[in-house]
Order: sequence, then C-alpha cells, then structure tokens
Amino acid sequence: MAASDAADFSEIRRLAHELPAADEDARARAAEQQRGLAKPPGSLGRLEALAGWLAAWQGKHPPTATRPHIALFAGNHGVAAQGVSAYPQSATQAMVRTFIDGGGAINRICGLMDVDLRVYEMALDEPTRDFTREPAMTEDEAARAMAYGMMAVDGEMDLMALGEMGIANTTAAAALSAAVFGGPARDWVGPGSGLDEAGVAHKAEVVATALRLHADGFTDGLEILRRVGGLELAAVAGAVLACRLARVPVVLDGYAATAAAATLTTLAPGMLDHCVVAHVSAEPGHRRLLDALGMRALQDLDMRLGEATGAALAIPLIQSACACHTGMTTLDAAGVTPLS
Ligand SMILES: Cc1cc2ncn([C@H]3O[C@H](COP(=O)(O)O)[C@@H](O)[C@H]3O)c2cc1C
Ligand SMILES: O=C(O)c1cccnc1
Repeated sequence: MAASDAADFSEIRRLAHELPAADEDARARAAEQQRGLAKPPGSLGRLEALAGWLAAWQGKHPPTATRPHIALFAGNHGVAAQGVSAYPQSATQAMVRTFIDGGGAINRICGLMDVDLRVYEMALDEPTRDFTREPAMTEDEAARAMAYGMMAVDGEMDLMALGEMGIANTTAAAALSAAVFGGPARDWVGPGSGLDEAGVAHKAEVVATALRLHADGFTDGLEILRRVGGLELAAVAGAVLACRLARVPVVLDGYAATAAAATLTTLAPGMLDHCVVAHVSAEPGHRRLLDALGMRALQDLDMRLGEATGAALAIPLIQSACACHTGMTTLDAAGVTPLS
C-alpha cells in the first residue's frame, strides 16, 4: 500500500470499514489439532489459544511464526516543553543512535533470536506541537505519519511487534487513553521514565489542560491521535491497521504502543482482535487501559521501558505456542489414552 493511498483521514476511516475478519475455519482446525496433541487438554494454557489466534488472523492452518519483525518508531513531542519527562528531548535522538549502534536493551534481546528489527526515525528535529496549546499535528501530518507506519508492513512477515521511542510519550499515552475512555487525567498518568511524585502531579495537570482544550474536538480516534498523539504513535496505529489488512498478527508493546492502538477502536468494532499485548507495563495507566480494552497482557514483568522490549520478549512465547502446535506428536501416536 503506497503512503499516498492513505494520506488522509477519510481514506483511513474507509480502510477501517473494510477489515478482513478472522478465519474461523483456521481457528477451528487449530482447536481440533490441539485436542489430539500428546498432553492433557488445555495444559498449555494460553499457548493453545495463541496458536488458534495466529491461525485465525493469518488465515491459514497450520500457523507460522518464523518471520517475526519488530518495528520501532521514534518521534519527538512538543509537550516535552511542559517538563513532563525526567529526561530531555535530546534523549530520543541519542537512543535512536544507540539502537543503530546495537547498544539498547531492545538490541540485546533481539540478539538472542532471529528477528528483523527496524528503527524508523520520524523527523526528530521537527517535534509535534505542544498539545496543551494547539493540536499536536495537522490532519495531513497525522495521516502521513500513519501512512509511514503502514509502509513498515508487508505480507512476507508472519508476526509484527510494535514499539516506540519518544521522550514525553507517556504524557501523550495518558491523554490518548483519557480521550478514548474518559476519566480524570490523574487516573492515566504515572512516572514514565522516572518522574517523582510532584512530577507526576504536574504531568496530570498538563494532561488535564490538554483534555480541556481539545474536548470538543475529540470526535473520533483519528482526531484524538492528531490532537494529543505523536508522530511515532500515529505510525504505530497505521502499522496496526496495515497488519490487519495484510493478515499479519500484531504484538503490542507497553502503555504508549497500546494507547496508540486504542485510538483505532473508535473506528470499527473488533479493531484490535488481531493484536495481543505483550506485557503489562509498570506504568499504572497501562493496566487501566487494558481493562478498558478488555485485553489481558501475555506477561507481567514490572517492565516500563518501551522501545519494543516487552513485545520482543513475547516473540519466543508465540513461537513456542506455534512449535508445540505444529510439531508435537499426538496422544494416539504416543500410545496415551485417558482413564475415562
Ligand atoms: C534512556 C532512555 C531510554 C528509553 N527507552 C525507552 N524509553 C521510553 O521512555 C520514553 C517515555 O517516557 P517519558 O514519557 O517519561 O519521557 C519513551 O521514549 C519510551 O520509549 C526511554 C527513555 C529514556 C530516558
Ligand atoms: O509502557 C510503556 O510503553 C512505557 C513506560 C515507561 C516509559 N516509556 C514507555
């Protein structure tokens, strides 16, 4: 899909109404196969459901997880000027350089497995506008950022993990979550990369100011994303949409990535059914957001880093689900039958 195909909101809204549904036949075949494997039924717990989920959203049985891909989008935020992060905006660029040099946590995790990690730097010297004063992006900027995220997706990959890097983006995540699901700003903010209590209270004020300013403009998820999101968050949302269209199941990272994806839920029912959330972040808003979305994370590791680290850790879990599903012997072949 070319960026120009989706570079305005009306086209993106149209795409959201043409989403492929799950392949229930593939899911049923997966469930059938699970029943015969050499283990007590249900004993692999959520790994069994993961195999069915992969089959349903890839539209094939058996499912595969041999070509996983990680897209890490980086962008800068004008709202950083409000003093909402423990780190300066320049840390975004410094960390992108670190990822390219191979020294980030995400690089070390990826080094343990065969996964394609790509870092997408989005005009770091042109931050979004401060959304306590005006919308972070114009429609054109937001739609282009979404289209950029869409271009990270192709039908060759069989699993896509999505993450972000952008100083102040947990402030944007809080504003996005509050705009989509309601509730006071203080319910959605947390320390992010390391604010103290006074810092978190100030961050809540900043988010509350933005929510008041934009309240009348929150007409749907795309307007929410444009007003209080960010470039890398719009790219995550675009990639989620493109993965659905390309039949690539998605692993979302932590709070920021999930909040970006959550904006799409206003566009069509079941919008995130092809996604799993890799881990529940220690950033407190993430748990609240998962409850609001009705999603349960795969892991709870007290991590609060972002940069796709949680999503990367979920890849071997999903590969394990697939390996058991496709490679185990059957109860019959093992000569095992239950007593009754
Ligand atoms: C050195 C460093 C590495 C990071 N890797 C991810 N993040 C994470 O922290 C940022 C969000 O936190 P806040 O909203 O408090 O700025 C994002 O860039 C996120 O990916 C990092 C942050 C820092 C400082
Ligand atoms: O969960 C996240 O996405 C997160 C948490 C803290 C800092 N940056 C990102």
